[in-house]
Parts: sequence; structure tokens; C-alpha cells
Amino acid sequence: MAQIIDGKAIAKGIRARIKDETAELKKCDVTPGLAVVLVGDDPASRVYVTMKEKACAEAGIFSDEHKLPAETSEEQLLELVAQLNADERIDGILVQLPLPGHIDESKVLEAISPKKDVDGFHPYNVGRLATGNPLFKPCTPYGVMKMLEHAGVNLTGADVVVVGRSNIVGKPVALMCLAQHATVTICHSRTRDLAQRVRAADVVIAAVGRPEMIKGEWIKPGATVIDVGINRVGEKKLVGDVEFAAASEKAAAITPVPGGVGPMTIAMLLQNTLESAKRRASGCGCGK
Ligand SMILES: Nc1nc2c(c(=O)[nH]1)N[C@@H](CN(C=O)c1ccc(C(=O)N[C@@H](CCC(=O)O)C(=O)O)cc1)CN2
Repeated sequence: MAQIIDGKAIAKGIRARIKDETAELKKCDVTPGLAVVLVGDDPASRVYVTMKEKACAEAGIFSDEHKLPAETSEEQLLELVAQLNADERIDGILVQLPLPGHIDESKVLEAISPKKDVDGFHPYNVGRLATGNPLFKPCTPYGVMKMLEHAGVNLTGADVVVVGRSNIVGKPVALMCLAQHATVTICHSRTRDLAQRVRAADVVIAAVGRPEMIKGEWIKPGATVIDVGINRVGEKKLVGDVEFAAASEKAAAITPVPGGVGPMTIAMLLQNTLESAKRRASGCGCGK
């Protein structure tokens, strides 16, 4: 049976450390500040935004919440982003995705100052990640890398298969694995013989958004499986992109859903906000 990589427990440890470092930073009169912007009433987004606000409060991070109606125009949202860019209390700006269909997502993400882009979605930060000099790493991929580190997985020379090519997870996590000297294959819905690709992988990162699409029997014995998918089936049940029970029979280590990558996403958002605040503090001259 596979070792369970417990994202909830790892995230708890990271959040406790962030709380301590935030308290230290406050001695310089610098309180990390995160603006959280939600447009509309998507129920899942509401849950995630509430989780982010609660995590900020627990860590001593100031959170500035903006819950806007679904009819908010693109212009109004861009105006709010401009205000937050200029607000000195704010180290990070997070616009919860997805946005309502009438708003151009890329326009909004590009309006966020790259220095406050704690999601790491601005093309400037995407470019810095791609060139091996990241300013902010996107939170979910950053969390995935922390989980691999905790599980003691050495990526040098390892065959990593990423299933999914989204800008938020698939592409950045592939770049991060490459930066750690893995041989990376990105697969997607049109990949021919996905099973064969997965069978060859030392590490499988599933981020395709389809419930249990990756079959347990595809997993190479001794592989590490990171399941980024969070799919709601029926009323309440959450499942990942991987057939968990069957994959656990073959893998050496696997992440659960829930309690895997999800909690790490929130922990790494706090980490990015703290890093941003530390950059602000580095100019204050108090030596902390
Ligand atoms: N601006 C952003 N938007 C979105 C991001 C993001 O990183 N930045 N990622 C996802 C959603 N997300 C964070 O925003 C997120 C998803 C899931 C979890 C989580 O902890 N899930 C729990 C289960 C919670 C439940 O019951 O539904 C788990 O997996 O254990 C945290 C954050 C899309 N949008």
C-alpha cells in the first residue's frame, strides 16, 4: 500500500511557520496584506475565498475582501485592481477564478502589478518562471513541489508525466519539474495512448479535471502520484482525477482528495504573500 502524502498536515506545518514569520515581520511594522477579490456567486469560489480569508486571519495576515456582484463590469474590476496596485497596505492581489464570462480574464490578470501577483499568473511572472528566475510561483504547482519534497522524491532524471495543460497547473508544474532536472512529458485530452505514457512515469501529476480518469492499473509499481483534481460527484462526494484505491495498490506514495493538493494551494498563497511583504520590509532598514 502506498504512503499517503498528507497535504492537510504539511499545509498545517507551513501555515504555523508563516504565522511565526509574520509575527517577526510585524516587529518592523510591516503587516502582510492580501486583497481577495471575488466576482459573482459561484458556490465553489465562495468556499475557496472564505478558506483563504480564514487562513489569513489565523496567520496574522491582513485580508482585504472585495465581494462584487456578478454584473460587475470589466471596467469596474480593472478600476478596483488599479486601486489595489496603489494601496501600500496590500502585498498581494488575488482575483478568484473563474471570472464571469463577460469579463476578459487575461486583461484583468495583466492589470495586476507583477510585484503583487501572488497567484503568479501575470505574463511577466509566467516568463520569469519559464526562464528559471521566478518572482512568484503559482500556488497549486508550488504546493505540488512542496509535497514531492516532503515525500522525499528526487526529480533529477525522473520521468514525470503531467496530465493536463492548463495555465494554472499543467504548464507551470511541468516547468518547475524541469527546473529540478526531471524529464517531463505533458499529456492532455488528445494525447494518443495516455495509458502507455502514464505506465512509463516515475511521477504522475494529474490535473485534467475529469473524475478518476487516470486508472489505477496504469500506475507503474513504486511511482509517486500527485492528484490535483477536485471533482464533485453526486451531492457531496469529492474525487480526484486518479482512481485512488486502485492506484494506492501500485504507487509508493499518493496524495488523497480531499486533503491533498487543495490545502497546499492555500498555504502557498500565504507563503507568496509573506514573501511579497518581506520584499517590502527589506527597504525599511530595521534589519529584520
Ligand atoms: N485566483 C485563483 N483562482 C483559483 C485558484 C488559484 O490558485 N487562484 N485555484 C482553484 C481553486 N482554489 C483556490 O483558489 C482551491 C481549490 C481547492 C482547495 C481545497 O482546499 N480543497 C479542499 C476541498 C474543499 C471542498 O470541500 O470543496 C481539499 O482538496 O481538501 C483550495 C483552493 C481555482 N481558482
